[in-house]
Amino acid sequence: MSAPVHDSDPIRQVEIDNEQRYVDRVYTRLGELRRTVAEAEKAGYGMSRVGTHGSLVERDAMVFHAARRRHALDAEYEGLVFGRLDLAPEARRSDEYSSPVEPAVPGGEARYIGRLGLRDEEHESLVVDWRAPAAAPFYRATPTDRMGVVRRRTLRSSGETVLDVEDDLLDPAAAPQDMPVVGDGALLATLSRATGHGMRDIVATIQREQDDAIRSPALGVTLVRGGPGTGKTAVALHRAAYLLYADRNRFESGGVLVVGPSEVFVNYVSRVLPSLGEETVTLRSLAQVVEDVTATRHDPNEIAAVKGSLRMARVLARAVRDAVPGTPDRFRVLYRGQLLQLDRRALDEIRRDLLAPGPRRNAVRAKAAGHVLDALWRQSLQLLPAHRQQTREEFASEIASNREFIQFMGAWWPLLTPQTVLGWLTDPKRLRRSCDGILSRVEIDRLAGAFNPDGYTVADVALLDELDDLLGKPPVRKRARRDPYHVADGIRELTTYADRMAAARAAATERPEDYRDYAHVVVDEAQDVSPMQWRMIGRRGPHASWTIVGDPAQAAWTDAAEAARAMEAAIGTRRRSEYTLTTNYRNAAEIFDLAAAVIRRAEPQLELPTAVRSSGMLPVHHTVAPSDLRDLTVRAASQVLAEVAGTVGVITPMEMRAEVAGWFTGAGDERLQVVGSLEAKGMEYDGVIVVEPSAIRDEGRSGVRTLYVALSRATQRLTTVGTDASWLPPSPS
Ligand SMILES: Nc1ncnc2c1ncn2[C@@H]1O[C@H](COP(=O)(O)OP(=O)(O)OP(=O)(O)O)[C@@H](O)[C@H]1O
Repeated sequence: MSAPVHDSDPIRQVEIDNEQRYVDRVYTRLGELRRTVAEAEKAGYGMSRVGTHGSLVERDAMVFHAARRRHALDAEYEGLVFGRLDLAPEARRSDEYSSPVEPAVPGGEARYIGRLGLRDEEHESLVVDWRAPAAAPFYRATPTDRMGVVRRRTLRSSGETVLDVEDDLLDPAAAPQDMPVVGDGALLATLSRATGHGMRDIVATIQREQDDAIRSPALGVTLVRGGPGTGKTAVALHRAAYLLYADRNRFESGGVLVVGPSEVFVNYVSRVLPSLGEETVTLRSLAQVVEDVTATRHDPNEIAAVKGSLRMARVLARAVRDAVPGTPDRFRVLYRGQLLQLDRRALDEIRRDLLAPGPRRNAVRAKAAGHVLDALWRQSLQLLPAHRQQTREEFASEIASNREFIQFMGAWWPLLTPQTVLGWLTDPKRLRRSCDGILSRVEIDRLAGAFNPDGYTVADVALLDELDDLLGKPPVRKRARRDPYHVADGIRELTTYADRMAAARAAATERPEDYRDYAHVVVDEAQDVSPMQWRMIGRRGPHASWTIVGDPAQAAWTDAAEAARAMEAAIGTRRRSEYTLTTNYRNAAEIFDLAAAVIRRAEPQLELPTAVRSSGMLPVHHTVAPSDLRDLTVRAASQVLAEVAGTVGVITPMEMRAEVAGWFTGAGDERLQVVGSLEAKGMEYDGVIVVEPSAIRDEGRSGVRTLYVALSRATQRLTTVGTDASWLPPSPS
């Protein structure tokens, strides 16, 4: 945590002290409100003793609202108040958001902005929630479109202590002579701070083009594009928080799902929403979208390309129609002295007929039994004399309870899991049967041996989800709904506040297992979502509104047209709003210049963002003999660790990740992380060492884009270590 600013600048110190007094007042009020809400919660529980149905419903509502409010007040609000606007007199329309302090502009208004809205006992506005329309000028005002803002002030705090203030003077003509203006603006001050293990929220310094996307209409589809470091992920997460504020009923009860590229990434961003007071968002990596499936491995690029292709949907639909391996190839039963039997051809025909309209195999199990009974009954009519024949119903009820029939049905038409059917594709003959005419011979050969039921890959997850859909669900028994305030059998009353709060929150966000109807779906790094993954994500939001953020120039997916078709199918024809972010806030210009030169050489037509700050430190390159690669990488990493205060990433070709991680075993610096090239998507480090850049460039057809991603992860220092320099663009002479 940075130290407070010392009073070498007396005006600044006076301003910090003034703001501290205001912030103290806000925290005192927060304490009072916490106590009031806790009282309300207690009173709500008291009502349960009355015991009528009506009072219990009222109690539930009261406890729920009180617990939620208390949760909002209890969240660890690092920097609860982070902004102040001083507005000109003409901008003042009502006192609704005016803070009870002396305005810096006579006749104008001071308005404080923070992570949640608070009013004092007189109902005057102490803090305006950053998401409220009244806070918008804090993000949207510029010197050319001032929105009445004379001075915008950003407060930097640690806990309840104000450390520093940074001002932007937007309207010098309207500022009184004696109005203090300190600092050079908050954005640059923020960007030069060290990177921690988790991503920071940007709530105090959201820029106007980002704010446009964050506050885009809640319904329909919001598409956000932008190059590396333009804040797409930050925008996606702040938008999730904004939507929950704008229409909490809809988005909290329906749920908001945020999908990111990898587990490393999900861990990296997982602190942002809680820091904004939002804990109800479901955050998943592409490998975690399907309940109960864990995938840790990545397929090699050429296999992932086949597994991710839309054609796999047809392959799997065919696989699901195939016979169960080892299934009985005939069925015989003795009925009234007559042998009835169905041979393989008859059984295959029944299976094909049943699955012809669509292979909902598990859903039509009962129907399959009915078809077998039909066929047997028709046979009985042909073989038995008229006086021994029965009606279809009589026949069916007799045979259906026959043990052999039950056993046969269990083997011939078992309940199938997606895992079982994917496992069938380990059999080369079956694989060929399912793929013939859909995939090329080369592609089929690639898939042979590429399915391993003992360990799924990230690409397999979407295939399992596809199979789940194709298999359909057998009818389920309904479970009785739990009383949300009931924690243990026989105990009606909850015991502790912690229980009550947890139960109330769970009640608001309770989702059935494998929930598939989110009200909003946010997809980050959308350029890397394969067509099959789009189908998987699309199933989670059939009625959802969407926010999709990505950068085509960073795409690892080679068939962009196919991925675009799959995305269109997932989001449907909902109304779209499109935004482009143009400023790179992450990389020092010296670092981004190199990344940009690498991608421009391959794709000169791309529009790239502009990096806003320069560090004066050029990237360093080492080209070494293979035998020196290890030593030099380790040395480069320790040098960069010594130079930066924050995290350091070592980015390797996917194939070398385990080996390179081994080089650092026992190195014991928690700031260092080794990631494969594909796992580096979306990540950020203060210092980066890219190992074997040429090998990353050669990782499949989109390798140069993956290298562009790797080279654009560092905020301050970039070092490359490789055994050849062919990737390095010629330096401009
Ligand atoms: N308005 C802002 N104020 C302060 N920091 C910002 C702002 N916008 C972005 N940043 C910072 O810039 C960095 C990059 O942001 P982010 O990761 O969201 O970019 P991105 O567009 O998703 O990048 P990429 O496509 O390369 O993964 C982060 O550290 C983020 O906190």
